Amino acid sequence: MSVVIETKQLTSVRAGRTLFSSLSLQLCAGEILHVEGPNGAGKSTLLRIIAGLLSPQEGQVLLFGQPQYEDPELWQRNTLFIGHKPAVKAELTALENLHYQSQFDGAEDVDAWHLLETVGLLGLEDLPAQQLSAGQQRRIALARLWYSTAPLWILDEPFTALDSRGIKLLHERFQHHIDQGGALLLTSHQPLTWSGERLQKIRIEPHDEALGYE
Ligand SMILES: Nc1ncnc2c1ncn2[C@@H]1O[C@H](COP(=O)(O)OP(=O)(O)OP(=O)(O)O)[C@@H](O)[C@H]1O
Repeated sequence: MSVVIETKQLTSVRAGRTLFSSLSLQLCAGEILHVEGPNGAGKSTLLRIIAGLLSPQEGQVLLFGQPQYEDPELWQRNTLFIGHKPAVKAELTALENLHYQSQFDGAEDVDAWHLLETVGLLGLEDLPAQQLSAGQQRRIALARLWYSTAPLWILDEPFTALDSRGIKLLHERFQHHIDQGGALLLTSHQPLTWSGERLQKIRIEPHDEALGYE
């Protein structure tokens, strides 16, 4: 399988604390990498570095063998990052959010009504997002996964606030993505249901430099 994303010897120091050092990983097409670790260990930091939103103190990130920042267009086309806070516009309705987000992402021919139905928000389309529950807002943010063509998804705590149906829906979407040859890097405090070779795990431990694949 071809390598989608690779980090070489990453070190991150925040607020004077070394979160991880010399962290090297590889994620191939058709694989999931679950980043584990306790609160504050540095999981979101790692994802943000890989997404190009933060710089490491040392080390390098490669996408399809190309160094980060060398080709921003390649990066933008091939990666999708969804952070742990749902990035929805509070004053816009769910439908307006989906229109706005898909336009911002440059996605063409997105049927926002269909998307709304897919993520289970039909009937709530006219409410401003700020009047929706946490799980409903999360569903708006995650709707991007149904039109994204990026091979690499980087998702920080995507299951947060979702009910069991939402979690199942998301698992199915992930399965589809990796079946299509996509790659998925995520954090989650909830266990994932996958098993076998397609799921890798890496654990970040605070205070020391213990990192390892399971
Ligand atoms: N903007 C920031 N400036 C300085 N330090 C930060 C900033 N954001 C986070 N940190 C610190 O970096 C460390 C790692 O934070 P991070 O969010 O990566 O942890 P995490 O493993 O994702 O935690 P959680 O499981 O709680 O989401 C924490 O000690 C945090 O205080």
